[in-house]
Amino acid sequence: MTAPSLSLQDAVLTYPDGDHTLTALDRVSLDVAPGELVAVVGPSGSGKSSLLAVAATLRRPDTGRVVVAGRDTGAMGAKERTALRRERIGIVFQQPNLLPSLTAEEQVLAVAHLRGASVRAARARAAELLESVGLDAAKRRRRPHQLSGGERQRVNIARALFGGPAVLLVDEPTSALDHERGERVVELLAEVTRRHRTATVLVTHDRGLLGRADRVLTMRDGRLG
Ligand SMILES: Nc1ncnc2c1ncn2[C@@H]1O[C@H](COP(=O)(O)OP(=O)(O)OP(=O)(O)O)[C@@H](O)[C@H]1O
Repeated sequence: MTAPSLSLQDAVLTYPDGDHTLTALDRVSLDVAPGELVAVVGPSGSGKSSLLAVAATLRRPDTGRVVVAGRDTGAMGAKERTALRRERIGIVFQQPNLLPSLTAEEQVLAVAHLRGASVRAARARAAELLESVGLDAAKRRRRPHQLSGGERQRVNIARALFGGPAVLLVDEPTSALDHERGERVVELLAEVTRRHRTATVLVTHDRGLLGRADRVLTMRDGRLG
């Protein structure tokens, strides 16, 4: 079997809760292979966002291991973790969080700039990625308010793919979209996962969108099954 690009092993995450602690992740284990799309569903408060935060190395688990692209993140310092996140992990949040004054192409180029890529190479790559998520040359020159919700989410996905991430983490990408647009975004995520060989974890409330996932897991009270 191919080595997983993302591996959570017995991850436990707790939050302080008055006199008690609240267990948001209760010994969660999950392996995701390159090119695999795993959907995670579950009721509100069951721990889905906590799972993504730990997988994204934004939160350290209390105990357990998080291995990204073969590298154990437990022993890493903050700087090393940030570099790993930037280089190997793409994150797509619920709301696209685009900068209002920038065109679609510039949103992707802004990420390129942060990574120190050459302008010419970055332009070509941005155009190619935006094309691959279905935005033609005219749309690439538009600002967020001139794009539909689905198109904005496509820009968001292209931006997350810029660095060639091994792991793609997606939180409720369809919450602001109607069912049909939501379906198309999930279809796109499935395509992107195959084409870019990302290990993709998609959190969603919408069970109707799960047909494209390779596996569907349910989170309940911090447990994944
Ligand atoms: N920063 C925090 N401090 C304390 N408790 C928290 C914190 N973040 C989340 N929690 C609690 O941890 C549990 C899991 O929350 P989480 O956000 O992971 O659930 P979720 O499944 O993503 O929910 P939703 O579908 O509503 O977004 C919940 O009981 C929540 O109240």
